[in-house]
Amino acid sequence: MLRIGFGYDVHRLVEGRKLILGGVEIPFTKGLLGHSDADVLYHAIADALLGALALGDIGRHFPDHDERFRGINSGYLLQEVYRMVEEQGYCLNNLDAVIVAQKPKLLPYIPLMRENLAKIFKTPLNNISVKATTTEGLGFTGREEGIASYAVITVKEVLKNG
Ligand SMILES: Nc1ccn([C@@H]2O[C@H](COP(=O)(O)O)[C@@H](O)[C@H]2O)c(=O)n1
Ligand SMILES: C[C@@]1(CO)OP(=O)(O)OP(=O)(O)OC[C@H]1O
Repeated sequence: MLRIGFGYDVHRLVEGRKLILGGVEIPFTKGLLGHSDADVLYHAIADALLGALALGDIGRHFPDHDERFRGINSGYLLQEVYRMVEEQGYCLNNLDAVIVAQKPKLLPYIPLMRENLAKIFKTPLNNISVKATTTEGLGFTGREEGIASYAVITVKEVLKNG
């Protein structure tokens, strides 16, 4: 059986923080603020996975008042979420995500983000799509106050005996 999940997240852009998106550190004048490394793409994907199996959301599993998660690499959180998915007898079918950022230009970093995701989900690259868009200067993303990300995921039941 296929199930679908949707995730959305936003983090504020501030000076003095690293910009990490899809596990890739991207040179920029500002970075995303958060309790973790604030990888907004990984957070949207984690929420989409949790949503696909009605397992709650990222804040329920990794509360932002828990010191264990301060500054944590969100790749670790995503791996933990995927472990929960596998425990339910499911695996990733395909993933499509979009990062909403006025700047910086993300296109050069997208291949590496896709590779990172393909490794976490142990799946071929053609199951992983990551895109970027501006909002043409409109809204909080357009004003470069923050970066948002959306993700849609389908998961499929792992069939025993083929
Ligand atoms: N931060 C971004 C935003 C967009 N891109 C690439 O530019 C294309 C055009 O963006 P529009 O918002 O003007 O539609 C988009 O399709 C991406 O390929 C980017 O690299 N980084
Ligand atoms: C990832 C967690 C946990 O460190 O913190 P943040 O980096 O603040 O991210 P957010 O998407 O606001 O919520 C989930 C959190 O509980």
